[in-house]
Amino acid sequence: MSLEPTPHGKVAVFTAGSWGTAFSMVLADAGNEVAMWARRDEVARAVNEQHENPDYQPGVELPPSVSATTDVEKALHGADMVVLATPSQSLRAGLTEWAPFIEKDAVIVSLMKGVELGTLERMSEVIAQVTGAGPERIAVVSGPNLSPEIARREPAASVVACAEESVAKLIQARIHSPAFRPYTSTDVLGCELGGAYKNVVALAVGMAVGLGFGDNTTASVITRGLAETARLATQLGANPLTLMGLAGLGDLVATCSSPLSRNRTFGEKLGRGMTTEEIYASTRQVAEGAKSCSSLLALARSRGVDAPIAEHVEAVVAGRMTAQQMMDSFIARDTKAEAD
Ligand SMILES: NC(=O)C1=CN([C@@H]2O[C@H](COP(=O)(O)OP(=O)(O)OC[C@H]3O[C@@H](n4cnc5c(N)ncnc54)[C@H](O)[C@@H]3O)[C@@H](O)[C@H]2O)C=CC1
Ligand SMILES: O=C(CO)COP(=O)(O)O
Repeated sequence: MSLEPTPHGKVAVFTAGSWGTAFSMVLADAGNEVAMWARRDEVARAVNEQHENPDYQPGVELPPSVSATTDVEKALHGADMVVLATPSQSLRAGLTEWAPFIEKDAVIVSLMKGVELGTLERMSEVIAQVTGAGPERIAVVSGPNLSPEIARREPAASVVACAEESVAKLIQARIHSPAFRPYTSTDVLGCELGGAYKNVVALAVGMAVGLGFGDNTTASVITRGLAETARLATQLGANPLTLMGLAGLGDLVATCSSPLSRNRTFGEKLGRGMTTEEIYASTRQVAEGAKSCSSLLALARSRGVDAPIAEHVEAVVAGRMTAQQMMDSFIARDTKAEAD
């Protein structure tokens, strides 16, 4: 089986969380038949019987071509595209169970924005290892795509990146819906780094907001966050222009500006004095930056890249520093040229 150029094929989506559900709507609106895999039977039943996922996109009516199942084999049977949207730290374990049922030659698309703890691997690298798929079968979709807005079909753009440009174009055709405009790229690494790093920057911005600071502070953190992201990503081989695009600056602005962002909200709660444990207890949804700050910091250190935002965010999340101490420390750092 190889990827159909027309949007009439079947797409399997793992799993039925906030983004998996909203992206299933994009896929359905673009003409695909979508099978979401859900961990819990009540979620699958609600999707099939009420056309709603009340846990993750409450009040949103799902198109009839979106169904859900808890049966891995059934979800994957006949799917020429497999979309992965789990928390990054859970991907390896989940995919190990799903991989044997993925159709030969199916294209695997990551929607995830994190870096694995311990291995420091990006999601496309984990996918390659677990499934044995080559780079021509692995793609990433990343951009300013807050799922509640996508689920309301508000217009948005994104990037679909694959090392093999012709495959990126096929996926682009399969996910281009009336409200969702994908651009292609071959810079998988740049898109993944942009997506993961913006979550860490959003935590820092959220902390500034939680402390009561205004737009000068947040704009300063966002801009220095972009510089930090670009420094590491280009050191690892990304195209610097990717970081200025939708998967870099675009997503950074959306996430850092929006109260809908789980990462910014997590940071805001830290800024207001809640502990990491209290915040985890207050939400069921993932804030990837709270974990990826550690892996991105380790990645930066392994490459000798200066990463003060990741370093400070990691310290606040780990409880070794307060948000106020982080802001004080940012200002007090040794002064330098902006371009350094
Ligand atoms: N929600 C959003 O607006 C966007 C999210 N993303 C990224 O998509 C990825 C998924 O995020 P969301 O859907 O928002 O998260 P979520 O927290 O809303 O949903 C996570 C989903 O993964 C499942 N899950 C949790 N632990 C699991 C495990 N151990 N094994 C298998 N499945 C598990 C949950 O049941 C749920 O269906 C993240 O990397 C996030 O950064 C990217 C763009 C937009
Ligand atoms: O990646 C996102 C928007 O593009 C979603 O951000 P949060 O995970 O912070 O909600």
